[in-house]
Amino acid sequence: MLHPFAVNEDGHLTIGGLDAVNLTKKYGTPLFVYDVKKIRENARAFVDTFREKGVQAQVAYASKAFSSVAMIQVAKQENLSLDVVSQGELYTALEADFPVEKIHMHGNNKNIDEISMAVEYNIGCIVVDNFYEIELLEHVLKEQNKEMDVLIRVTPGIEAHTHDYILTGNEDSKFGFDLTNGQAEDALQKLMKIDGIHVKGLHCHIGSQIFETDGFTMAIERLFQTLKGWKDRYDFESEVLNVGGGFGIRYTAEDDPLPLSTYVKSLIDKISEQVNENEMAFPEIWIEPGRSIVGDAGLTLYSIGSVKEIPNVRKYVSVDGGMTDNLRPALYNAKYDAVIANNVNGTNKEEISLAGKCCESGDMLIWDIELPKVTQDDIIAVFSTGAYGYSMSNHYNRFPKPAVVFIEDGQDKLVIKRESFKDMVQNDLSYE
Ligand SMILES: Cc1ncc(COP(=O)(O)O)c(C=O)c1O
Ligand SMILES: N[C@@H](CCCC[NH3+])C(=O)O
Repeated sequence: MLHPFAVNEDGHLTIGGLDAVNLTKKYGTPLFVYDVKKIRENARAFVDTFREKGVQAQVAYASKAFSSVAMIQVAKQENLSLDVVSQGELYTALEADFPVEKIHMHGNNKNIDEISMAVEYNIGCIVVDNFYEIELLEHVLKEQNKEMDVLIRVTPGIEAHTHDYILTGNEDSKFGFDLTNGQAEDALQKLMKIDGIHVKGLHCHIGSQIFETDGFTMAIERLFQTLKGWKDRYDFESEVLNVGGGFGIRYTAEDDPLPLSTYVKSLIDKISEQVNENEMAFPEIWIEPGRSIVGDAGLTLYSIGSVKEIPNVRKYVSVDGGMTDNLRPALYNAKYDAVIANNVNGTNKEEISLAGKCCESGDMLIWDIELPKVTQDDIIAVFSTGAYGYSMSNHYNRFPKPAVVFIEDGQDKLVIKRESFKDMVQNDLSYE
């Protein structure tokens, strides 16, 4: 199969050896299911490659891809570091007892509360994004009488080949300091003057779902051009170079991702080359993969409900979820692949379009997919929903959020409970 899952003798999809249909009987639908072994394999592909190459590195799991206590615990077990972008993500990490010194905080609009919390809990590093944040950080450090390691987030002006909406590394970006117009250098000058701030290095993130290494290597060259100037002018050397995340995964047969180790090797090769050319010390390399750690380890199981056939036009097959648990098709026109979990290898195929149940015509999960003829009792599995599925889920039409189950060593474990209606109205106050 295209995806890292198998089929049993009943023709049912299995995840980590467990029958998907049985899981839906036990936990209901929609249901997110993760193969934890696959999460660990993905994490290790990064960590082991750095180790084999003898390069000092931090692989920071970008928890925005899927943040939950259980997931952060897996990241901790795999010796990953952690990227958080909010108090909520930081709080989740603290609940999971994640080592604070390995937490890095991001965000283009960190407020005083977020910065105060990061400083109070002594997290490992703040990735500084703008001038306003520098003022806030200086104030908080003084107030709490603390010190903080920072990276300067820069926009290297490199366009990664990916969907426009998820480009974050180009010059016209809400993120980071621009390299070409001198703002990054101004930030360095300001930060170096502040007591208690240690500038550890530079950060850039060129985009998401990237299938080539060229974007990364071009960005690294650009960073070194800057660093060369900074070395000459300020005697500044980057102890750390954080090149972000964005490593692509397979959603459909059209995607042909590189092995994760290939990205790491090319980063190391390019940084080695630049270090030698510019006569600099080899920096510690940090990366921030999110999607490539959890994306293909997770899938969503849905029950099929209504089927609407419009002769000579299309057959809409609706499921009991949609843009509330997977916003990506509506937001990015993202493509997914699916099977009928109780009849994976069925041969009587037809073309259908998979619709969500929200009150939006745009709430379509997959357009025009060939599947064995569906019936109302079928369970659909949509693959590669492990990243930015649950984490971008929402309450539109007041649909409760699905449950999340982890599978490992032949055992299933509920790690996020299905939301109840009561959960959803818990913050509503009466106006009577
Ligand atoms: C700064 C930063 N780091 C890491 C990531 C994780 O990206 P991905 O999930 O594509 O690896 C993102 C999201 O694009 C990001 O903005
Ligand atoms: N949420 C996006 C990626 C953005 C990542 C954060 N900078 C996605 O689903 O692909």
